[in-house]
Amino acid sequence: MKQEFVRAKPHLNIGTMGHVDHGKTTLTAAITKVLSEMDPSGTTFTAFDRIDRAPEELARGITINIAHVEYETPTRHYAHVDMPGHADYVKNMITGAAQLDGAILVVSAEDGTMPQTREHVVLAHRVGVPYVVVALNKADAVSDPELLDLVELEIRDLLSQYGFDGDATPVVRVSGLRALQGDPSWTESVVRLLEAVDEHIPVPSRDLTGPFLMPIENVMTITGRGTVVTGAVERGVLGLGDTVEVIGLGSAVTSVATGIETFGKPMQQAQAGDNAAVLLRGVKRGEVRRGQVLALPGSVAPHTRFRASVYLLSHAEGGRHTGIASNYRPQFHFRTGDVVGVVELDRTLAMPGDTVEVTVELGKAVAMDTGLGFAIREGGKTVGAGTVGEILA
Ligand SMILES: Nc1nc2c(ncn2[C@@H]2O[C@H](COP(=O)(O)OP(=O)(O)OP(=O)(O)O)[C@@H](O)[C@H]2O)c(=O)[nH]1
Ligand SMILES: [Mg+2]
Repeated sequence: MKQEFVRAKPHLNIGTMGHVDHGKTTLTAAITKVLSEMDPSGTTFTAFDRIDRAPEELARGITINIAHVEYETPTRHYAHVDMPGHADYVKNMITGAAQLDGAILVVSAEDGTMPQTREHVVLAHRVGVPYVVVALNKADAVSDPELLDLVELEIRDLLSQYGFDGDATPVVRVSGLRALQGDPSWTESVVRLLEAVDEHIPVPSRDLTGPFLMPIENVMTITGRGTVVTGAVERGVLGLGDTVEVIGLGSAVTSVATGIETFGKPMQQAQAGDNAAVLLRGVKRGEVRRGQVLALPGSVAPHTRFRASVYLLSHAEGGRHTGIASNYRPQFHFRTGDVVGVVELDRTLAMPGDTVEVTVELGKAVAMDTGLGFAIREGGKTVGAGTVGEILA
């Protein structure tokens, strides 16, 4: 019998983001190591190669899928996603970032801010990551304190430029690598980083009273038991035995939640903010997929046509070089899924850097309400971010 999950501390969802190779995965491993040494009952050490764990990631040495780890500080329980830094995988970042209560922006002190640092800050702000704490990493490799000061200034400027409070954001000089090796002064730097996270990222208010909704991130089969979907609960509460509906991308299935777990521990109910795995009675593997949502029946409907306010990223932010016109057909990323769609403009041309009102027609229906955010991508690049306005069909 597995031990039940005990909800003893507030739970927050955070993650590392930042340019490729700046040390996100190393720092993630270091955080779990430092915390497991402080309190072995609260945190288990997750080694570097257990975070970058899918075979394709190890082979290529870059983080492709988003990996979750959990840890506890003295006051909080965290689920942490180690977000990919490789330019092609920003798509994963969008879906992961959409559910973050805050992020640790990892910047290498050796390199300073780089194109993906900027891209991630832009996206974090656009998809609604409310708070950022900066880990000025690889501080062990830079001996000149003035250089560190300079990089810190540069980061604060970047944050302020894209809607964060750059002056109030904690910037902590750390070395994930040295902390992982057990060097006491650098272990201490990771403790300070976590204190900054505990202090600067507030416990968000969760929507516990709204109808249950969880975007589906992954689908798994447990031999002999059935199909399990995983994701972060966006709103409401799901109890054991509750009836749920899987909605979007052209199909709808009704089922009952016969098992609920978080990080391998069974729970009686999952609530907004939790990372949950839900066992669905009588559902076959092929009937559900990433990009759909699990929801209280009748509480949200799939739609294909809507008005939206769209910001087109400037070229400097990683957006397009040229403008767009009506009949533009990019990919639309909602929560954990993406679908192709056609944009109709109210004017002839919209340029990178513009905010425009548009009508969107999706190729497949997506569960949505007014106010839902989305990203627009084409050719492997994020070119825009928007919010659903009036729903038309
Ligand atoms: N000197 C020094 N090197 C570090 C530090 N942290 C990470 N590194 C090295 O930097 C390289 C990249 O580290 P990763 O942790 O894989 O970086 P990442 O940001 O996860 O990379 P991607 O997932 O591919 O974007 C590795 O060779 C690490 O050993 C640090 O604090 N100091
Ligand atoms: Mg990594």
